[in-house]
Amino acid sequence: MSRIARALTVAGSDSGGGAGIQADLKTFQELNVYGMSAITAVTVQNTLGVTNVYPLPSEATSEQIEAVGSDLGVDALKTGMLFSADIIEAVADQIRAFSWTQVVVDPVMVAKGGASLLQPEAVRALREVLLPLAYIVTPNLPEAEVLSGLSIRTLEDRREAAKRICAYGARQVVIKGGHADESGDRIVDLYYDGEAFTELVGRRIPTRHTHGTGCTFSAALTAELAKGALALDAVRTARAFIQAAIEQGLELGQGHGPTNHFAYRRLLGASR
Ligand SMILES: Nc1ncnc2c1ncn2[C@@H]1O[C@H](COP(=O)(O)OP(=O)(O)O)[C@@H](O)[C@H]1O
Ligand SMILES: Cc1ncc(COP(=O)(O)OP(=O)(O)O)c(N)n1
Repeated sequence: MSRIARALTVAGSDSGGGAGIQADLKTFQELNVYGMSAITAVTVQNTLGVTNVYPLPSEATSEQIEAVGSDLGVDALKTGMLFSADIIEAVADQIRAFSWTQVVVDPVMVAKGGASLLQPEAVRALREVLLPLAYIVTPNLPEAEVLSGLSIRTLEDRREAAKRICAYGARQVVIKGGHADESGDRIVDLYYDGEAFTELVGRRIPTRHTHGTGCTFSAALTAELAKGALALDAVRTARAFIQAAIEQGLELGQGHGPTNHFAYRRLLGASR
């Protein structure tokens, strides 16, 4: 029997289960990948927002990574909410120590409700310490603006931002389009591999239940890389996974509800 693919998420806990560690592990499981976690912070959170953040000491995150890396093994890993420069440095040290290359960096900064999930002074560490270790980085539009230092209005601005982000050392970038022109009926995620651009165009679903879309997208991408997919194929599967998860929403909670992590598997089952 061939060994199951293994993925690690280094991220914060979302008590509401729609984003963070919980979304990542659900997504890994749905894509037949063995999931592991190193928690960076505990958030008190539901669909109405984040009411408190309890960061762990950076040693706690570092030791969790060491524990799983030295025993179970990791085929691909993703980072989500890292909160502080200390935690970013500790995560980067472990990535280098294990010589991991399949690294997806989701540069989580602010939750949809507006709560800050990254200290402002940690942006420099994210850009200068973690981006050079990233195989793929997956900013949303506001995060791409912070990382690139550009104000992004047009598709051409996105292309320039992608180039600047890759110039920090990330091998590839996907600038997600969820925050653009929310009245429109299409969404463009822009993929750049350091040489060429690919636009992934999808149908925008009119819903408020989009909590954790970025976490779920980057977790699906990580799971596919863990299984050996090529980068652009992994991005396409991640797009299909999040599209299904939003389309078949669960209608939970009073605010921005979670997506449906079961939906993609059911869709595949139905098409067989
Ligand atoms: N309303 C929507 N309909 C379809 N896809 C969406 C919608 N909102 C976000 N997405 C997709 O979800 C993923 C995450 O996008 P985005 O919301 O921009 O990230 P984040 O959650 O990090 O802010 C992207 O692939 C994007 O295209
Ligand atoms: C613990 C935790 N991590 C990350 C996020 C942000 O998740 P994201 O996928 O960007 O979705 P929104 O929260 O922006 O809807 C989070 N909220 N909590």
